[in-house]
Order: sequence, then C-alpha cells, then structure tokens
Amino acid sequence: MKRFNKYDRAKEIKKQKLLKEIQDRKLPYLTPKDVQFEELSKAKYSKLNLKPAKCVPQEVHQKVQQGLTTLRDCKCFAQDLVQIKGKDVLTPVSRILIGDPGCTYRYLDTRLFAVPWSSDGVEVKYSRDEIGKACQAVKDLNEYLHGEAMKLLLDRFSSQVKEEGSMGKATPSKPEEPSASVVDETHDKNRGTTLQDRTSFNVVLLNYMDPSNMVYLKEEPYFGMGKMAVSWHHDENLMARSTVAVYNYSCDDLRPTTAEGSGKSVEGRDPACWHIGLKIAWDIETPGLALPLHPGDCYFMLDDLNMTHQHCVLSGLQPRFSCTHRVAECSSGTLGYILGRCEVAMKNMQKDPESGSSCLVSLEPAVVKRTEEIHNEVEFEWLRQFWFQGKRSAKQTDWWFQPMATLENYWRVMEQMTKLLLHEINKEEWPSEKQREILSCLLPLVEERQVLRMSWMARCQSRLVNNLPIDDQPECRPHWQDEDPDMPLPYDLQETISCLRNRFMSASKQWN
Ligand SMILES: O=C(O)CCC(=O)C(=O)O
Ligand SMILES: [Fe+2]
Repeated sequence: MKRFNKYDRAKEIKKQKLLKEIQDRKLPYLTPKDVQFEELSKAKYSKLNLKPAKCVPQEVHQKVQQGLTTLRDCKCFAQDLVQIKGKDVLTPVSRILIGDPGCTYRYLDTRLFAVPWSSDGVEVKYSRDEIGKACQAVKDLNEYLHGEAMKLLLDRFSSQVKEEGSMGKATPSKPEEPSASVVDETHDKNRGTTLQDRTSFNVVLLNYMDPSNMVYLKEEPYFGMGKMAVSWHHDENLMARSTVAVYNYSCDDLRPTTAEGSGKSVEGRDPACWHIGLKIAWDIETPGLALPLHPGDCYFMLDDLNMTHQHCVLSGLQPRFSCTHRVAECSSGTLGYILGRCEVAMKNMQKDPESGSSCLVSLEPAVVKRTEEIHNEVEFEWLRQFWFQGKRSAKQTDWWFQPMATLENYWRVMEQMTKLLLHEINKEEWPSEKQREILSCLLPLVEERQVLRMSWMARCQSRLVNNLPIDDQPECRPHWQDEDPDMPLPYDLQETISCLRNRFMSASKQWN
C-alpha cells in the first residue's frame, strides 16, 4: 500500500523544481584541494567539525576496529527494508543499532531495536563473548565521542562569548552577556535541554558497506559527486539541536586506484575515497562540500547543523564501516515507555468478582480512545516493527524476546478489550447520542488498525524480502486466521468496520 503523504508530495515537487532549475548543469562543490575550501567551511559549514585519525587515541582505534570487524564476521549487519515515499527500499548499507538497554531508533518508517550495551551494572548476555566485547568497544567509543563533542561545543561557546564580549566593549550600551543566539545554542529554554543532554548519545547506528558487492549505486544528482551509499537526508528522530558524532573506518589503502595516482583529472572528489557530502537544504547558491574520510577519522555535526543542512555518504572503493552516535528522541521510543502505556491500558480491564469473567471498567469515550490508541501503538510501533525484522537480533542476544512476549500478552488482552467494547456498543439500550460519541472515538482507530495491518502485510510480502538472508526475513506477527477460536476478533476487520459504520450512521440520524 502506498503511503505518499502530503508532506512527501510537497517535498517531491520542491525537489523536482530544484532539479529542473539546475537541469544538466551541475552545481559547484568544493573539496579540501580547493583554495576556497577553508573559507567556505568557516562561513557556511562551521558546525561541521573533523577530527583526524591521528588526534584520536590509538587504543580507541584498535578496539573499535577490532569490534567492527567482529560484528561483520558474525553477520550482525543487516540491510533494512525501509519505506521511502511509500515504496519499499532495501538500504544499500547494512546496519546494526547498539545502545542503552530498551532504547529504539526510528528512521524511514522502521524502528530499530538497540542491541543493549551493559550499563549501570546490568550485565547483558550475548550469544558470543566477542560480540559482547564489540558492544563494549562501541560503548567506550561513545563515551570518548561524548567528551570530545562537549569540548567542541564548549570551545565554540567560549569563543563566541569572547567575540561578543569584545563587541560589547565597543558598544557599551550592551551588557557583557552572551547574546541570545549563544544562549540558545547552550541551553534551549523551551525544552530545557543542555549541552550535556545534547551530546549524551543513547544509541549508535553502525553502518557497513562493501562497494564491490553492490551492483548499483545511485549517482549524486545535484553536484555530480559520484556514487552514493546513502542519499541526501536529514537524520530523523533526534533530540533537537543534538550532536551526531561519527567514527569512520574505511578499510582503505592497499588497492592502487585513486584518480590522482593514475594521473587522471583531479577535478572533483577522488572516487576511490569515501566522503561525506554536505549541502545547505534547498540552497542552490552555496557550493556543496565533499569531505574525504580516512580510516579512523571522526566528524561531528554540531548543534542544528542536521536541521539546516543535509548530508549524504559518497562511496569509495573499499569496504567501509561507520559508527554514528546519536541522541535519539526516545520519549515514546523506549521499552519502559511502552510497558508503561500497556499498564495504563490494563487499568480499564477488570475481573467481575461474581462471574469471574473479564469486563471493562469504563466506557467513557476518553478512556476508550486512550485504550484503543495504545492497542494500535503496541501492535504497530512495537510488535510488527520488531517481527518485521525477523530474528535478526538473536544473532547478538536474546535480550528483546522476553519483552516482546510480554508486550504480545498485553496486546492480546487489548484484543479482548476491543471485543468487549464492541459487545457493549451493540447493546440496544444506548442513547443514540452516547453511542454516536463512543463510535466516533472508536471507529477511526479501528479503521487505522485495518489500514496498518494491510500495509504491514504488504510490506512483509515485498519481493525485496527474497534478497534478505532467511533469519532477517520479515515475519508478519501477530497473524492468525479469522476463524481462530483462540483469538477474540478476526485479523481482517473489514466486516467489523462496516457494522460500526452502519451503527454510526443510524445513531447520527436518530440524534439529528
Ligand atoms: O556513515 C556516515 O558517515 C553517515 C551515515 C549517515 O548519514 C546515516 O546513517 O544517517
Ligand atoms: Fe545521516
């Protein structure tokens, strides 16, 4: 089922307009070989910061690179079957998410479930010791990059304060306080987040791609930067103004392939070397940047760079890993959160002390609405998202399976609750106004459930599924036959919806 929403459509039109404007003439971009590179970086890309490999402790390199190689050798990286503008797409890069226990990260309609690193003394059981060691290496890198990001931001802050302080001297009417912009950057008053919060990475999205295994990679369309491993985008689902820190491990060197080496034109970027591409969103005046990355280099996207600019990953010739450290906006993205929601829903279920059978506590529209919303949330944002990714997380740890079983049990109770509710609604004694009110809460949520069930089923049946290893292939779960006696309601809700619509219409007529 295509879900090309209004927002996507507007963006697509804007993009096509831009491409038309550019037509065949490519926009200019700079690399460090260009004399204006420094000047442009300073003026337009000052929130991008590169930390060359030689400035990173050798011990960090050694452990991280060993860990990344282990994860690849244990087949822990998987391509994601994401949705872009309502279409199924298999990402060219393979990924794994590692992070705080119970944390998830959502991108391109896909929720990734973090393989937990051990934290707060909570030990995680991994399927192999070396995987545990690799997760620890990623966690240590996370600590290191958090510290480095803090330093960068504090440096920026103090130099801005100085700058504005000296301007303050020239114009004595201004108090010697950091300007609003600097304060904004340091402390977002509305959200109450600090520099510390905005660099406390809770997840790391690791990427891996070996270009020699890729039959086809898209060409970068605006600047002619060459093959892309990841197309232009803003990172999604991040805390506002939070830093993204990236460790690059391109397994470079050995093969003699660079354009420079072969004496070919040195215009543009070296196609043998991996680069990160940057541009200002919707700007065709400012040249883009292509920043070459060598093994062990780190880069930082500070503050609001991810909002104002887009980035892409330009493929080199060698296999390459990256660890992208992020502050996921996880107010509705942790296991603790969804368990809490399920407990809220459970409050509306009770056992009748006389008959011993289950019944609903309240039929208040607000309560009904909340319960049915939670029902959809746990089904589509957790259960189906998880099983869509097959058993891939089992390669690292069985950590997520128990929580998923718990969530599924809650969900089953919610199926029962919806059934009880339908039963209540069908009773004739309801005043039509009340009936109309409750149906107007329930109907849209049941309709949404049906649409999402069908679209998840279609996603699971995408032909692209066949390109995935068996363990990574989607499971359409929960799934059952409509006549399954163990299930309170049918899987396909079309008939239920028709009945509800009819009831709603007759209740509306009577009411009017
Ligand atoms: O690999 C990189 O350097 C960045 C990857 C990226 O942009 C992403 O995964 O969102
Ligand atoms: Fe990104």
